[in-house]
Amino acid sequence: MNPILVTGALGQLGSELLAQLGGRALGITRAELDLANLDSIGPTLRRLHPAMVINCAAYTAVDQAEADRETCFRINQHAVEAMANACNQLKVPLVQVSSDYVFDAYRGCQPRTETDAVEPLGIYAQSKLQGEIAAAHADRHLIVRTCGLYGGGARFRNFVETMLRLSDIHSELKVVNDQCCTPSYCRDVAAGIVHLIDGNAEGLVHLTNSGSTTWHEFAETIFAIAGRNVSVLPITTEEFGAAAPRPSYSVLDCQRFQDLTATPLPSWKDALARYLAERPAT
Ligand SMILES: NC(=O)C1=CN([C@@H]2O[C@H](COP(=O)(O)OP(=O)(O)OC[C@H]3O[C@@H](n4cnc5c(N)ncnc54)[C@H](OP(=O)(O)O)[C@@H]3O)[C@@H](O)[C@H]2O)C=CC1
Ligand SMILES: Cc1cn([C@H]2C[C@H](O)[C@@H](COP(=O)(O)OP(=O)(O)O[C@H]3O[C@@H](C)C(=O)[C@@H](O)[C@H]3O)O2)c(=O)[nH]c1=O
Repeated sequence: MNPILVTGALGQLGSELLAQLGGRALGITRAELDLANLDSIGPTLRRLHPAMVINCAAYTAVDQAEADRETCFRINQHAVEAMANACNQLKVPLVQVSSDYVFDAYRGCQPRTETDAVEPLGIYAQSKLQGEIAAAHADRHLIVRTCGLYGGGARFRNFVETMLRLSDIHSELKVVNDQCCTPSYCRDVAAGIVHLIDGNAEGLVHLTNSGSTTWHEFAETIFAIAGRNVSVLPITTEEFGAAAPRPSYSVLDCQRFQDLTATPLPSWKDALARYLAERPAT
């Protein structure tokens, strides 16, 4: 049986998926296939001839992307186009991981479904939407939108690890209270993706932990569970002043995932508590 090829093998989600897929999968790193080198993608995939490609590689530096549009689109759109072409030649499915950031500054509070209109605000977000469109050119494709990933310990850059690191040196932090979403544990999201591919799911699927929160409440919950005495001051997105715009409400409706797998993901609080209990220190 040919292996499932997982790109972004050293990333947060890719490394977790590889751990869960075990001997069924083969990971590929940037050193083995630099996606910026678009001409190398087809030949590499044809040589490896996987049974499926799961693309967990991406340009994920949301603020940096605002000043580095070309690289961001090369990795998040054009490399996916090359993967979709190669998958069609090999007649194998492509699984593309996408983001809640394809949604806009919608002011309501109704979780976003797969059929809701998208309007990505920043460069990273726009590139991820183009990546979805590129992946949809694969004859067999699964596009999984998720949100606010964390996992894997201090070696990864994510909101939970940033908060823990900052709390080592500050007793007071300022965190935005006007962006609502569902930060999600890579371990749960990877398990969800395995469930979906094992059920031959196709099309677009939203997949996050359940419930919703703001980054401010999420930060307070991190410190409460971790037993750290940190004061978290609520601020606005405007006050924080990040380079990239972000959606004010990007909670994903995961009903389709539940219908496909009959297994909803645990709540964001349960997931966070498990992560903080089991995270490697390094
Ligand atoms: N992080 C998040 O909060 C969210 C992420 N997503 C999406 O989920 C997916 C996985 O994200 P996550 O695991 O968090 O991301 P990470 O940033 O942890 O991992 C991304 C991986 O992509 C690899 N990569 C970047 N550029 C290249 C390149 N030129 N050639 C080959 N590989 C490259 C990186 O390689 P290297 O290790 O060498 O840097 C890294 O292993 C992505 O599609 C992302 O857009 C969706 C929603 C939320
Ligand atoms: C570190 C920090 C961040 N923030 C804000 C900035 C931002 O609006 C929000 C989240 O911060 P981050 O920079 O960790 O999040 P960001 O990199 O925007 O996270 C995203 O990653 C990409 C790849 C995705 O696809 C998204 O789903 C998403 O969750 O918190 C504060 O308010 N205070 C702080 O001290």
